[in-house]
Amino acid sequence: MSRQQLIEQIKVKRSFLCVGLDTDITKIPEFLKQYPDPVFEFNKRIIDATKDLCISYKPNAAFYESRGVKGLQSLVDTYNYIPKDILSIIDAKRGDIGNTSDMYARAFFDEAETGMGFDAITVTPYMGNDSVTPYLKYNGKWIILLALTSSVGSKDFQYLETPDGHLFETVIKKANTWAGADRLMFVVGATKSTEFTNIRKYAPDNFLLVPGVGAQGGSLADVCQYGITKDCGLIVNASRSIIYASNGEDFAEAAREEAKKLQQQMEMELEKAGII
Ligand SMILES: O=c1ccn([C@@H]2O[C@H](COP(=O)(O)O)[C@@H](O)[C@H]2O)c(=O)[nH]1
Repeated sequence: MSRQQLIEQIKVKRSFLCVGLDTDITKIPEFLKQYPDPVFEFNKRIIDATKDLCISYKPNAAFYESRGVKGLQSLVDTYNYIPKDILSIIDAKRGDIGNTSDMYARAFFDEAETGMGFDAITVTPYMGNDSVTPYLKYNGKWIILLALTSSVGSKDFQYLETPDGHLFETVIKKANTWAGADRLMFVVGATKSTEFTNIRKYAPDNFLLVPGVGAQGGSLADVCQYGITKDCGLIVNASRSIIYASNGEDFAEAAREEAKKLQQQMEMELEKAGII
């Protein structure tokens, strides 16, 4: 999906919501266990209930890989069920030497080979250029590089001083010399909203994938106040607060309600910023 198509989707849906498909088989409603693949059945119903409210889905690879072959099948089926006009992000946080990165890129981007052709992948930056750029060989695919994460532990390394600012600032500045804002996004946690003004100095045009609203307590209003751009420039993720809004037979309706609340706030922010 191109940058222009993404911006169009945001305007049409009046939303920049990404629903995180962090589907834990121990947390899904009991009645789904009668289905051949309860995880896929759960995701299918979540997607059906929210697809008009969001512009992206983000399965986190850990939740699928932790179930071995069965989990990979659930991931492939989920990828195939995500509507093609919705940005599909695999949250895999990969990073390794070039020839290994080639294989990670193939795993998630080469649909003919693996059955998965996600639009975007999250990547860790700390092995540098040769570990990040292999993903760019796939035309039209996005790299989403971890910059300033929502985690408490972000302070351990990401705030270290470098000659060029904090380490996360150096990551953003350097990575922006490797690819343009049409291929490169950054992860910035909603729990770090006060940093958004600063980050926008180095990433004025990049889309930011923002996890941390909902279960982690980040503020959507603050993220928008400091991070929104003329093209929106934000994809805000919520996983647990949406998909586990109810543990009963009404889980999909409850997920829709939660997604709708976020979409309505996003619509207000898009109007306030003059984007719609
Ligand atoms: O800095 C980061 C980077 C990634 N994540 C991921 O986003 C979701 C958040 O889930 P919630 O349930 O909405 O808290 C999850 O997949 C994380 O692995 C993050 O939280 N922070």
